[in-house]
Amino acid sequence: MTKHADEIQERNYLVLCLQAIGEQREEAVQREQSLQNNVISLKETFWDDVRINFDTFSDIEETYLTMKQQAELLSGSEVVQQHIVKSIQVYDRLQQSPYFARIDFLPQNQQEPLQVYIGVANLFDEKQDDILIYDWRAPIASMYYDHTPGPAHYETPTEQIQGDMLLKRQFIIKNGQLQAMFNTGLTIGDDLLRNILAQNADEHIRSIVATIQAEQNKIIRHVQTPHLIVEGVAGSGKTAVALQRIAYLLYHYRNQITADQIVLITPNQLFNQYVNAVLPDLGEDNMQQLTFSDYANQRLGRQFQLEYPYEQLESLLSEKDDTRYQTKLHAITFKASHAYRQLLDQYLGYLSKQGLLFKNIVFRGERIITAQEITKYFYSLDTAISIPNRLQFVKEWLLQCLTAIEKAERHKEWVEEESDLLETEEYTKTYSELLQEGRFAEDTFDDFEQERRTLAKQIVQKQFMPLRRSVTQLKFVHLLGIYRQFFTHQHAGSLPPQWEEICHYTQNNLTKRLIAYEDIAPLIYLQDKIEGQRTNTTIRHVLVDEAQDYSPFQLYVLQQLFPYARMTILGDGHQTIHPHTFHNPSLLAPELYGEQVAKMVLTRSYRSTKQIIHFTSKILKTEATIEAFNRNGTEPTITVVTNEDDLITQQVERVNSLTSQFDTIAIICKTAEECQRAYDKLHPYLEVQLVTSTTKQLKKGILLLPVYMAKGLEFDAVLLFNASNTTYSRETERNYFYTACTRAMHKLHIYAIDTLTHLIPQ
Ligand SMILES: Nc1ncnc2c1ncn2[C@@H]1O[C@H](COP(=O)(O)OP(=O)(O)OP(=O)(O)O)[C@@H](O)[C@H]1O
Repeated sequence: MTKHADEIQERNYLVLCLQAIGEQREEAVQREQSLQNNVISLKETFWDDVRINFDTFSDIEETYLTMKQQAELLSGSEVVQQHIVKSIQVYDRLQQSPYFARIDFLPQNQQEPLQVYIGVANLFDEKQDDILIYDWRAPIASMYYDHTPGPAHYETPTEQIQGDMLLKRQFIIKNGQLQAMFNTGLTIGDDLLRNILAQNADEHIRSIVATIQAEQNKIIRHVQTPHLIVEGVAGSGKTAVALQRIAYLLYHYRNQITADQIVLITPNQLFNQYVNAVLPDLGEDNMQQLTFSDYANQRLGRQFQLEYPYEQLESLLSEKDDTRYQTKLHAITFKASHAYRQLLDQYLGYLSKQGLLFKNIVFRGERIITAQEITKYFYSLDTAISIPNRLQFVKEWLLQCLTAIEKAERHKEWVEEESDLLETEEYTKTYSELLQEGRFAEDTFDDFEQERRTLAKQIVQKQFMPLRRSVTQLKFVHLLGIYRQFFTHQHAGSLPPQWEEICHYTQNNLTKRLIAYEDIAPLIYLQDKIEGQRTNTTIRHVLVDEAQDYSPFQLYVLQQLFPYARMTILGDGHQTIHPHTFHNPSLLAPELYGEQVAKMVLTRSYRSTKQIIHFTSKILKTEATIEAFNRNGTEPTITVVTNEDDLITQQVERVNSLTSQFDTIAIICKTAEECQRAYDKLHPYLEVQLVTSTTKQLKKGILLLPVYMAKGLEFDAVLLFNASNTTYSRETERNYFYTACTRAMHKLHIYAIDTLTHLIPQ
């Protein structure tokens, strides 16, 4: 067929699809309208069809049943209606761009090739009994990503289908118009990908559905093992792939899981906003997003002041004193280790027999049950029973004690005083309650006494309520005291040489009720072991992005929290910026997941130009296989100046020259402190947005941010504010520096005062 005839045929097919989409959309709109009317009328007539009769038991039963039927009818209609609304949104999306690719596939032993058009959703033509468009997640569509024309195959749930791919074609369709089409011999046409990657950065990461690469497709569709580790170099598409994978899982397990059963663990709120557009764009509901700090806050935030990861980083990165730096670093790394968890386990063994600390139970300033009494009761229980189970017995016992104390309390003077202070409203309420209970008979003579007793009971009950609630929530366990005691406890076995300093430093924090970031996971662990494991059993999949920045201890806490979840762990060992990962096994180590894990590696980087990738690869000391996608740009520049004024002048000039071409320019500093200083100097000349740890949304324009806030994100152009040898001097800062430089997509400009950091090889 000639090129022209081909194009005519494709235009006709597009018309056919658009027509079908239009018709099906119209039908859906009609159905939605009629359902909406139905729901409105059901709401209006809800009570008409319910016979309310409470005379006899069977009347009550019938009343309940008719109400239940009506409610079910109503909620059933609402569910269907929501479903149709979603399908209309899908049709809207398809009308814009129904498909992006076509493959012609001739299955073995068949005469006629199948024409498979691939888009973001399935489109079935009922009249022709034909599939007009295949969802990109359908098994057959996989060949588009995996094969070049020639022998090809795909997997169905039951078998492998072999055959020949006769054609592979890509389309650019915008607003329902065919703008370009080209046949491709490569896996996915490099030109198309190059064009996409050359575009300017967005506030959100985009869907990569039309250009998923074969190695990425394997990750997206991997369901063979419960757990999957993805180790990928900077810019290799880990985040993009994670989001496509979620969309795939929702399709593959569509009758088993919903979006709210999938959790993406992210580094911060800014990142949450960066990734939350892809799923809705693909017509799916968004997954849940959680940062480790969010979870820590839910668990411990009400009782303690928790350090945020960026606060820990700030304090370490700005530490000039080397001894203090080393102590902090040792404390952080040791507390993230397996050895530390073992030490806590030993301590828990000790606590099982002695040493558990409780709080006094105080009522109106008086100790009504002392900590010693609770301790005595706890250790009177059989030590064969686990600590959490024994605490349940203690809880029951305490509630009984409270009931007895509460009864005795009713006769105390304060109760009478309180009852004198009661408003008339309260009296009336009590009176009517007594009337309802039938306790005021006309011939009784102790009405006043009855009322007094009832009031006293109510007053005391109300005051005891918070106590009871606290006991039920096991607040009588002195968690902080128990953890603090750990640092004075005589531990058997080997301890790190710096243990004494670590104890001193930690106790200092704990006395101020400050839980350092490195203590959060251990404290949650300890709480679970003492009070009982808290779990979320509804979650089926957990994806951890930027996984290199979590400690094995944090992973353990997450695994315990989501016991029924399969895990996808995505990270890059060269971008570890959080100190608790130094000298600890990385989350990318398969040993942490038992035998049910697969590991895949991504070595090709798509974010940056070839020149930027070559430059940044040299920052890494170890030999890393980083393949650059073939996209050309200019060489990164290095500018060394003699003072800060020059630094500012040069950067203002540079930014001004970049703004005409690019949407997002990031000036990256080492710390928030440096950012603030830079902001003070720059903002008279540039309209710059200072991004801090509380920033929730990224705007286009000129941004000023510390490295740890930039992680996971990307910008058209990056300026390294001050890469001098005094700023980035420590070997432990190499990955941090590398992470900053790899945020650049098209341009990278590095500045330094006096001497350039030795982390850039000369
Ligand atoms: N197959 C693809 N098609 C189009 N764009 C892609 C593809 N793979 C990756 N990209 C783009 O490359 C850029 C980097 O992707 P992403 O942020 O997911 O990488 P990453 O591995 O998570 O990076 P980092 O670890 O450095 O944060 C993004 O703009 C993404 O859209």
